[in-house]
Amino acid sequence: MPVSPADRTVSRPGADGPLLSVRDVTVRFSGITALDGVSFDVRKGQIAGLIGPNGAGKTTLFNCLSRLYGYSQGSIRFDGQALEGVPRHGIARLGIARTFQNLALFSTMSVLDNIKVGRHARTRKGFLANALRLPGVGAEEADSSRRAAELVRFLGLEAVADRRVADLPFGTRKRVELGRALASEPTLLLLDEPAAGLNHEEVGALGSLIRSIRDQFRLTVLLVEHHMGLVMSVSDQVVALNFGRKIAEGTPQEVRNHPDVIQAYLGTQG
Ligand SMILES: Nc1ncnc2c1ncn2[C@@H]1O[C@H](COP(=O)(O)OP(=O)(O)OP(=O)(O)O)[C@@H](O)[C@H]1O
Repeated sequence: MPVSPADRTVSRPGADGPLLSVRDVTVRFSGITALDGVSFDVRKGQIAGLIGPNGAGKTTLFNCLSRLYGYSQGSIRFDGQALEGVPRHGIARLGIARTFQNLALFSTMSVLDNIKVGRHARTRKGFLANALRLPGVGAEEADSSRRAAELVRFLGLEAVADRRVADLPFGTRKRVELGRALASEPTLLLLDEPAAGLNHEEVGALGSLIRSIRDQFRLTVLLVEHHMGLVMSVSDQVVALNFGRKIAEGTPQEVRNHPDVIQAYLGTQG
């Protein structure tokens, strides 16, 4: 059975503009400028890759997008709305979901229950109403279970749906985390090093999975990735950072051949 994509409202304030617009964002930590006037756009439906050597500022940018970090300068607009006014807990409901480098799962819970946790951003009744079984909870719970089961099938996790996450291999856990993020029905999916810790075969499958997620769920993807083969093959657009500054932006081909990008990566070797 196909996964039902989230209902997408056609007419929104930012309908004709980029989905994500990062403008002149600067983040400083006592003495370190982690991001220095970074600007770029991501259009709806694109897969955008964010690359750069260690310490370039990629995770800091992701943390700004998830409102984990504030910024001393600049602005970020998501679908036409300024993120600065959105509290951290409002990000998922707005339509932004992310995965983490070190996985953010409940290891003693089952695969299915972890994915259902991601539904909370889309349920109206909330955790307390669910716990107390208040009226209306049953229908919402049934819908959450159905959608979680669809995601389990989409991600090929049927055989382990009832297993504890802690007992599963790392690559499988990463797919569970993807399911948790997708369960909140995002319009923007932030993937933080999705290839890290995966074997060669798993990385190959991941590229096709990211594309099919974009197509099936009609969403936009921004991924931070060190695995150049993956990021260059899957991305429509690549942004390169170094020492907190944007040094290149364009198609994978353009960025791969940019002298500042070549220099940034050569400078990190040996
Ligand atoms: N919470 C923090 N406190 C102080 N400095 C920080 C903090 N977070 C990041 N930094 C610094 O900001 C700079 C950018 O770090 P960031 O983690 O964003 O880089 P990155 O591109 O994600 O690197 P990596 O690829 O190694 O994950 C680094 O110099 C880092 O040490």
